[in-house]
Amino acid sequence: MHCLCPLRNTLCSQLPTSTYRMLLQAKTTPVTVLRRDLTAKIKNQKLNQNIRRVDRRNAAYLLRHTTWKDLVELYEIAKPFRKWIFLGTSFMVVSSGIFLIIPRILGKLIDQFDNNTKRSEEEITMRIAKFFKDQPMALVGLLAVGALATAAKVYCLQIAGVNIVGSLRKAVYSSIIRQDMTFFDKNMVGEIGSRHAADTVIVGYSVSSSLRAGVRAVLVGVGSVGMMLMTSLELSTVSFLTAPIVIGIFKMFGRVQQQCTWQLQEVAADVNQTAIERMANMKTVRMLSAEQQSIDEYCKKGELVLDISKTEALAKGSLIGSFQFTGYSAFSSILFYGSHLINTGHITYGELSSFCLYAVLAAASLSNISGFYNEVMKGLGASSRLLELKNSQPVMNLTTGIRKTDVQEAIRFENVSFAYAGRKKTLEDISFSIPRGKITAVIGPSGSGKSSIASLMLRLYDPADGRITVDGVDLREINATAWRHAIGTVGQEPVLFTCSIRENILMGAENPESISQFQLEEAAQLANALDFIQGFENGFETMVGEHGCKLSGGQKQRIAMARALISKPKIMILDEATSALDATSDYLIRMTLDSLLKNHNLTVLVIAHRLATMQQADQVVFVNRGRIEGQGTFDEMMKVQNSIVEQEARRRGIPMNEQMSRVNTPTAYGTSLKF
Ligand SMILES: Nc1ncnc2c1ncn2[C@@H]1O[C@H](COP(=O)(O)OP(=O)(O)OP(=O)(O)O)[C@@H](O)[C@H]1O
Repeated sequence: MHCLCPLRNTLCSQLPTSTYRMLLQAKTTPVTVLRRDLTAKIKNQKLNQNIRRVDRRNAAYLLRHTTWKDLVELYEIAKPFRKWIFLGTSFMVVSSGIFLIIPRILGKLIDQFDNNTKRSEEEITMRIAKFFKDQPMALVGLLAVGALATAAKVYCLQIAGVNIVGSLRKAVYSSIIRQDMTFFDKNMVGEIGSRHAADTVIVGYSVSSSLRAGVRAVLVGVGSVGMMLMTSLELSTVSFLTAPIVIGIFKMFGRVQQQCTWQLQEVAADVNQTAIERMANMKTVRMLSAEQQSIDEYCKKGELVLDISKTEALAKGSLIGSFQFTGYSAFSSILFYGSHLINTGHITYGELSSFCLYAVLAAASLSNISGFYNEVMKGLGASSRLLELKNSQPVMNLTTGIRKTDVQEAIRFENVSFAYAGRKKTLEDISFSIPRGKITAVIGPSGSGKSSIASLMLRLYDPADGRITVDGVDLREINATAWRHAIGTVGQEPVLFTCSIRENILMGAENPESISQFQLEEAAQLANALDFIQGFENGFETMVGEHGCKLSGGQKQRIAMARALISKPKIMILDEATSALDATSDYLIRMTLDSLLKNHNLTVLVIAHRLATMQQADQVVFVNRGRIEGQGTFDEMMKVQNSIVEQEARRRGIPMNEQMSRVNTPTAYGTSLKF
């Protein structure tokens, strides 16, 4: 206990007054109190309240501890690069061996120059020392070989590390991209992205640098301890007396530091998510004048990072300080006791010098091992999360099933019910058909479930009850990838990717390489986009900016339409696809669709808000609160007294006859029905 007093005083001076008082009054050991205090600090309420965590009940992407299975899996990922690992380890053995033998030889060299020392010429190291005494350049050569082996080791292990992390990153990204939509509903995309990026960097660092330094530290540590024992048993005993203290200190502060690291990873991911989201939606932030609010939110979370970092820094500082204190105490004892052993003739000057060098090597290795342990723990934690993502199996298999790329009769919703994860039912027992070669318009108030019907038809989700069939075949048995390729889709808010117009349009093609310039221009022409694309200086190579921010809403929608048409789909889903277009462009696209319908037997599901769209449709399905409340032709729907269509038209004071006569002219397409 006495030996801990200086340590206690040093540490107490760095702690908050309350903790200091606790330590002074404590009946328990200061070590226990300090650990309890630090652990409580990082678990405090503020932290838990402020981190926007992944919803643990629903999330598929959880923080968990590493298992043996993870280690085996990491080994499997590393296996293809075992050649590099083997080479690197071999170079490491060579370099560590050389640098381990050097202190012994140097010690013996000292004894070679000391005329008072009795020399045993039989000993191999003495003979080597004699050789180096005669050939000093050979010693330089040996050191150069050691340095070359170190360089080769770093190179090989670095290459292995980069490859392993690259494979892991690819596997995880492929898995994320293949997840069901439910996965993305449950998890925050920004957080997954940030974790994916941060975790791979941590694993990369662990695998390349930490593992290399750690293995070397273990090799050198074990080697130096062995050499210390060989050099002097008495001095070794004195040195090893400090071992329990070092282990105790490491256990105490190391654990706190590790907990802080975990917490920091969580908070940092959350801070990143907030920053990325705000920066990606800068226009909205400006419009809402939410700059200060965004900065405040960011700073509040940043403070949390600071809080935890302070605790981590305290633990780290205490760890290093304590190591330094014990290290210097042990070293002084070695020198004192060593001098005594020289005086009594038990060891030589050379042996004391070698022993001191080995003790320094052993201490440095111990310190590296502790760092290595922390880094590897961090890396394992990060890799377990990545492996969880990698192994997360989507319920929906994208590539198996019957290949269906067209409809012969009809797509049928048969008593379909559906709910998003954690929500009440969005659709309840709906049944209707979408006949081949016809336009089916789905109408209804906002939030009634229209887009959800489109999502189910695309098989982004599967129904909870009932089924959707294509010519009698359950959609669950159909190859999802082929089916989606057969459908041209233009969503409510067309999403463009940060690349050129050409790349955006080709994104819709099954085999982009096979698409000619003529086909590209044809699709753009059909979508009424060719003129404005050719008007740009770089034509199809024009970069659209992040999420298409360099284009107008209507231009984005027309490119999205060209993307939907590039594969000449037999089925189309238009979710208010023309809402951002002016009346003329809207009219032209409708005419295009009309001609496509006539010439190619297109089967269309359109989510309609405009009277013109409904009038163009062969049948109109009215959805309200997730149920179908009416279906028929447009005329039939208009005839139904008090139907939503009729009510709305009346509310706007639009005379029925006039409206019906105008709907097929460009000007009429500006008229929209908002529910
Ligand atoms: N990914 C989702 N996760 C959870 N709930 C969702 C999700 N998408 C939609 N919802 C909910 O499902 C309901 C139906 O939404 P949907 O988008 O199908 O309505 P909509 O009729 O297309 O509305 P609008 O006309 O406003 O686009 C809404 O209550 C909505 O909040």
